[in-house]
Amino acid sequence: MQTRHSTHPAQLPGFDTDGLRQHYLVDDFFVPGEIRTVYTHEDRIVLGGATPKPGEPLRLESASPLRSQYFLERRELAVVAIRGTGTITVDGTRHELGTRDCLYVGQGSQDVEFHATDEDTRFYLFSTPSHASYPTSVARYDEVDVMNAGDQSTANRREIRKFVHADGIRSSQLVLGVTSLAPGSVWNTMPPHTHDRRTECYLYFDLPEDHRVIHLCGEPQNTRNIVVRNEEAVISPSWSVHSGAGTHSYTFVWAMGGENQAYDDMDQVAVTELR
Ligand SMILES: O=C(O)C(=O)C[C@H](O)C(=O)CO
Ligand SMILES: [Zn+2]
Repeated sequence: MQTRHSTHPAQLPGFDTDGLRQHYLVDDFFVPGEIRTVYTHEDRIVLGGATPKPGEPLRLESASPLRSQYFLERRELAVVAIRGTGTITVDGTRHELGTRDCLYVGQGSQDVEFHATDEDTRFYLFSTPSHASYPTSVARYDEVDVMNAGDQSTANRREIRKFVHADGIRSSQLVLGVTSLAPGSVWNTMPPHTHDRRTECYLYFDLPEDHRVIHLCGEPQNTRNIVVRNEEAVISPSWSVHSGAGTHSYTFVWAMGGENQAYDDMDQVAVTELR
């Protein structure tokens, strides 16, 4: 488990390209046969990738930054199958996940194992501290409500699906969903926002290998950008905008941890205020 420390908003504009990437970009966490995780001190979120090979399940183990006997002793977890399909067993109960489905695993679950059905199955993991146990449950991509946003004329037509939130799968603090851009649309979250009470991470996927997303970060009046490839994530501290334009349409998992779970508790930023 890699550790990332928190940064002050005044530091971000001073980072060069490598500095921005070291602090905020999470790459290469999908490695066949491995579970790779990153612990960020921003709201103590753990994000990661589990890439089991068919017939060789992977078990989620605790790690020294957690100082716990098992991973979910004081945490909750959401898992999204971003490629392929598979099964996750939680304390012996099997949960089948189709592509883009989400499994929420409640605090106190001791034994979590990832099984791949396909050669290229990839599970994205997002975990926050939790001091209450909520039931483990699955949300199906095709069954949750769809929020339509944006317009083709501004190249930001997209579908927002909320999986773990106040009116969906209940959790202690974790909030998570998936947003999918319509063909020909490239902008997410524009106009952008911050939310002072939550850290958010975006994991971009379904982006062709020869395309990139230019992800905007930093305080609204002092932005920088990070060039992101398929299946890479960006950590956005509470003071940072998190928005991006792709050279192609794409899908992303957005996930948050922090003070509240109110999706609309956002500080909106007008396009004209950005610098
Ligand atoms: O495309 C969007 O707009 C989003 O998906 C926004 C995220 O849901 C978000 O940033 C929630 O805070
Ligand atoms: Zn947000």
